[in-house]
Amino acid sequence: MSPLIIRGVRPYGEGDPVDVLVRDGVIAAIGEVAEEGEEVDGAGAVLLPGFVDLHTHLREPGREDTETIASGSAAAALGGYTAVFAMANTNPVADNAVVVEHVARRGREVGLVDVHPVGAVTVGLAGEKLAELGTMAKAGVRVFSDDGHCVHDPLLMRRALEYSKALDVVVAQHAEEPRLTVGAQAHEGEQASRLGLQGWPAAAEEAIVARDCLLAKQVGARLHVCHVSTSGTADVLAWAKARGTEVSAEVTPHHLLLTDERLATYDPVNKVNPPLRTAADTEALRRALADGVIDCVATDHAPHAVQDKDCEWSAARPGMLGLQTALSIVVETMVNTGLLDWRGVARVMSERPAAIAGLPDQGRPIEVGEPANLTLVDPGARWVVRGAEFAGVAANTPFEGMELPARVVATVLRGRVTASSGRIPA
Ligand SMILES: NC(=O)N[C@@H](CC(=O)O)C(=O)O
Ligand SMILES: [Zn+2]
Ligand SMILES: [Zn+2]
Repeated sequence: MSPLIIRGVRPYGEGDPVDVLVRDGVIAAIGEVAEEGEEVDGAGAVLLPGFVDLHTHLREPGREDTETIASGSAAAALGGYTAVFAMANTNPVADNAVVVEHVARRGREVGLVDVHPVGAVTVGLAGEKLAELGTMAKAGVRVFSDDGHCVHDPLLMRRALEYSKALDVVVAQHAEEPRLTVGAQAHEGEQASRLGLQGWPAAAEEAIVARDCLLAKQVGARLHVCHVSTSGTADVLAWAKARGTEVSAEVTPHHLLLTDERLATYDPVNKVNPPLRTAADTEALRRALADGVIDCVATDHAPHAVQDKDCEWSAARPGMLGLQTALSIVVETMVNTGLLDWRGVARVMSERPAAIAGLPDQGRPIEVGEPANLTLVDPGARWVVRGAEFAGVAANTPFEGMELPARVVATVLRGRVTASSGRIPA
């Protein structure tokens, strides 16, 4: 592999532009580089460690009509990601070594982003019997989740945490007490009442997060909370962390920006689980992310077919695209509001998620000798979201038509350019 020279970038948005020399996938020099090789024109871009998404739905196997590992990997690279965790709610479910090994192999073949399969906690995501966590862990699985469903049986959750501790992996919980969300269609509050939509109460999330924090503390295991959506959950997390619970949490870009005010049009593009909440919640989530109560941003990228979104509200599937808009939404809600600087963006988009999943070669400092997993961001760019222009078949972005700040100009995976100027290099 010939060396790669990234010209004129500002690591973490600090100082004067420098060149970065990458040799054999590793950062070999930072400063003025005379060497020749493949060149990337940084044009003063902010240089960050490659983003890591702990929560992506790639839909393969089973729903390749909505996303494949190839199309999802392209979306990830274009969004600045160098590693993604592919959720287990595929068909067949990733609840055994055969399926997780298939997902990992396809990810390697595509080669645009490190695809880490998430293993299911329970067989078939049915919440009745633990899946073979040990065999999947041996196959390389580091994160287990029944995402889409909550592991609601407290005894089963306790057992999963006990196994995860022994295996040194992490359980990621979709926190939703199912008895409280039967038939739920929208955040339980004024807006849902006005629109005649059945409510999804904040307590259905908060009760499970509180319970799981208690269980994790008791067992001495690590717990990760998926897509935190309420201010009450942030309070529970702050309390649990203060008493020494090993709990981490993620928030999605859409829960940082959007509220249930958007539901007035009944457009199912705004339907997601957990539901869009109130402005007070988005405010609290932003503050919790800035303070480290919420550790990181995860997209919950959830592609859906047109027929599953272009229908009446109650029949539509929940979920939104996220990979190609995440950075811009984080800049809009966290950087442009003064809540995070670029070091903070590196922390919530790369360093913390890599640490939570235990990835040794991602989320690393931009220093000589470190793996060249990098993202270049143009902080001054503005662009208009067009779902039809995204990689992949699905176009269910709630940000359609919005003008957003900042753009990923290039992504580098172990010294190889995986995205450049909005394109996947041939
Ligand atoms: N977030 C969603 O609304 N949907 C996800 C499942 C999930 O993350 O719970 C999906 O798989 O479509
Ligand atoms: Zn979920
Ligand atoms: Zn999800």
